[in-house]
Amino acid sequence: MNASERTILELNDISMVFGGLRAIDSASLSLKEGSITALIGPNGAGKTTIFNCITGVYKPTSGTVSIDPDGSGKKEIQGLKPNVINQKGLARTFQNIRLFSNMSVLENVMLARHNSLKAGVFQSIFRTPATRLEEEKVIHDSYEILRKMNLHSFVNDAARNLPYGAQRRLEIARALATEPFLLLLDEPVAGMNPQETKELEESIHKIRDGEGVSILLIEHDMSLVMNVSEKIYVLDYGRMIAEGVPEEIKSNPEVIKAYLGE
Ligand SMILES: Nc1ncnc2c1ncn2[C@@H]1O[C@H](COP(=O)(O)OP(=O)(O)OP(=O)(O)O)[C@@H](O)[C@H]1O
Repeated sequence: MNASERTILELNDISMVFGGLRAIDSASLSLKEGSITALIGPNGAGKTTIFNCITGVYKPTSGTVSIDPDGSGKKEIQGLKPNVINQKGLARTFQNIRLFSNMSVLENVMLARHNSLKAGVFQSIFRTPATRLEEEKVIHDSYEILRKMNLHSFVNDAARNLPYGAQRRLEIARALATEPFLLLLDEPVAGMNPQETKELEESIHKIRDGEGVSILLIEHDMSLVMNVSEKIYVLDYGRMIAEGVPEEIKSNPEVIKAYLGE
């Protein structure tokens, strides 16, 4: 599936100030439906802060974050709580692995999936037939997600016993369990060996092509960025210094200077 022309996420002149530090300085960005986009830049450029502004960890000091998942019109989401933003269809992973390490792989995905459960407290306590049906569906859906992420052979293993690359894929599986229209991946291949990186590259394509989920990723591994991205944004000292297709970014003098001057 190729990217459509419809914009699903728009950052308009976002700034984020921490005390005296302007971590993000009037940055703008827009994502098309069905696209794979990368956000790159030297260490400390402000990439994770942008993710935090999109996903509700921070409320930007100024500027707007808007979404339009279904074409019904733009809605501003800046300042909403992370769980509310997740319910609106934005899911993310973090730089450091965040799993329930003593729980099984299946339980990790089921817990994330339960976020979208309709049953209330009453039904859960008294286990009505509707609750039981819903639980069966959660198990079924969780298996499906694990199969798609090539994790089905690990379902009953404790998350902590998985190889590193599989743990990172499990984090993505947990994010997918919330049925996002947009998945934000913060350095998904950091610390991976070449084989694990290759597998993750395949997963990224599968998620977009098979599930129709758009992807925004932060990544320092330039070969992955150039292989998967249709569009790249470059951040330096909180400012968006370039945007374009991989070929344009590779030969952009400002981008080369930002990296070499690091
Ligand atoms: N909560 C905070 N309080 C103060 N300063 C912060 C906070 N969060 C981030 N910063 C600062 O904002 C700047 C941007 O940090 P950020 O983590 O967004 O960069 P990054 O591009 O993701 O870096 P890296 O590639 O190293 O992960 C840095 O100078 C950082 O120290």
